[in-house]
Amino acid sequence: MAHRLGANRYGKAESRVVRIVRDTQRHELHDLNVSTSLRGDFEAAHTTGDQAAVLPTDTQKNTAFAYAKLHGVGSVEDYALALGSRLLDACPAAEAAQVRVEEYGWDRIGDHSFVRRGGSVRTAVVTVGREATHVLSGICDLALLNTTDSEFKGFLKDEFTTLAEADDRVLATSLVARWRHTDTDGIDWNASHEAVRATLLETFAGTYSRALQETLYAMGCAVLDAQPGIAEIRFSAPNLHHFLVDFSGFQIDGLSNEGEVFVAADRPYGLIEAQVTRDDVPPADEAWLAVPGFC
Ligand SMILES: O=c1[nH]c(=O)c2[nH]c(=O)[nH]c2[nH]1
Repeated sequence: MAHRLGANRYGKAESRVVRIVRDTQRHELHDLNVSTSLRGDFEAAHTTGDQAAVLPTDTQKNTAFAYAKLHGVGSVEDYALALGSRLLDACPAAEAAQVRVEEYGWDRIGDHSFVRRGGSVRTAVVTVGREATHVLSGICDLALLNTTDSEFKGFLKDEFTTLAEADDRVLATSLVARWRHTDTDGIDWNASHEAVRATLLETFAGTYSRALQETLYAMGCAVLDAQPGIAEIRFSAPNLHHFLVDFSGFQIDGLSNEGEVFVAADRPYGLIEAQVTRDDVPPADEAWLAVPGFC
């Protein structure tokens, strides 16, 4: 039976390109999901195995990261136009290069601190018992990112440790937090929740971090300090790693990466969980029975 190759295209999907502009104290952040695809005469790659015309998907991905630096991301349209033109130039067999970009919006909460736009969800778990009633208020999917003022060093090392000490890294998390109220009467729940959220953001932005553990503890202490009616707060915080992209192998003079272009890894992630409690309030394990996981 005769066969022939029909429609085809190929590229690299979903490169998580994070571009930080740090020319001044007030950093800018662009958080992109970039997919590239080439179509054209790639018949031989399929039918004879000859890859001479194929610009590797790995190169397409590298170009996406390099263009975040070389061209910048003033707008995703401009960036995609520049990247698409480059890919078409670099691959003579291509008839067209398609670049798809999704940009995740972040709102500024400080010079180098951001909260993901529109993402977070407010939660409540109420347990009405015969002896006592408990209210856990909370928030989840609260994505926060600091472009600087975060280090991680001085950690325990063994034969399997390869992690380099970091003096200046991106710190990002998608926070789950729940906090328990001591009382349930006469509370303005909306105002209380808004105030906790504001304290969490302000403390994340304002704390120099030597580890996500230290940042969480600072956030917990700040909430308990600000609201005497809160007995304890628990956090579950993925450490969403951002790896500096290594431009040193590219044959382009002077292309440096001074903390400007990162790949955002979705997994694996560190998972940092902690509880901060007020000394003088008894625990209430029954309040947490319905809550799966750490919080
Ligand atoms: O803030 C951090 N805490 C850790 O425990 C840890 N472990 C790691 O590899 N990176 C980090 N970062």
